[in-house]
Amino acid sequence: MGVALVTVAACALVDADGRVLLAQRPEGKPMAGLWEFPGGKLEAGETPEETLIRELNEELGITVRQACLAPLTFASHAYERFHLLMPLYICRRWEGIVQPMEGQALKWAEPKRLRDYPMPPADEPLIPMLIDLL
Ligand SMILES: Nc1nc2c([nH]c(=O)n2[C@H]2C[C@H](O)[C@@H](COP(=O)(O)OP(=O)(O)OP(=O)(O)O)O2)c(=O)[nH]1
Repeated sequence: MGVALVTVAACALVDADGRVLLAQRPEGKPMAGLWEFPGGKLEAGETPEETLIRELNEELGITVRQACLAPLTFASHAYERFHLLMPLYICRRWEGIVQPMEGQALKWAEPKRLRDYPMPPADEPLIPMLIDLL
């Protein structure tokens, strides 16, 4: 019994002005239009850090070193079809320019403005933590 546990690694990229990068989920996917932290599902055999390094390169065109990924907090949320366990890392240093490699909308959001962006329900408890930290 029980539901599948899905592990998703996500990252709060923080720029020099303390703003956080959000990416809009594209049309056609579950929760389309909501704003999320870049990242994605772990593939077989991957560590969360490996997943993030891969996803940040695929989605944003940047190169992130493992040493620049610091664990911040996590989300644990019961969606109807699965239980999401999502470690959230913070990263302030990367190589390259952030670009929407998959055509997704991107926004650098001031922490105090994070609530203006509708996010998946799993993310909501993370917002106060980011506001406190940044
Ligand atoms: N990347 C990311 N995913 C999140 C966040 N919050 C949240 O609930 N999720 C969920 C949405 C998805 O169910 C899952 C991430 O999966 P994904 O983006 O790799 O895959 P997907 O559902 O878009 O589509 P697919 O690859 O299964 O086709 O985690 C977040 O802040 N960032």
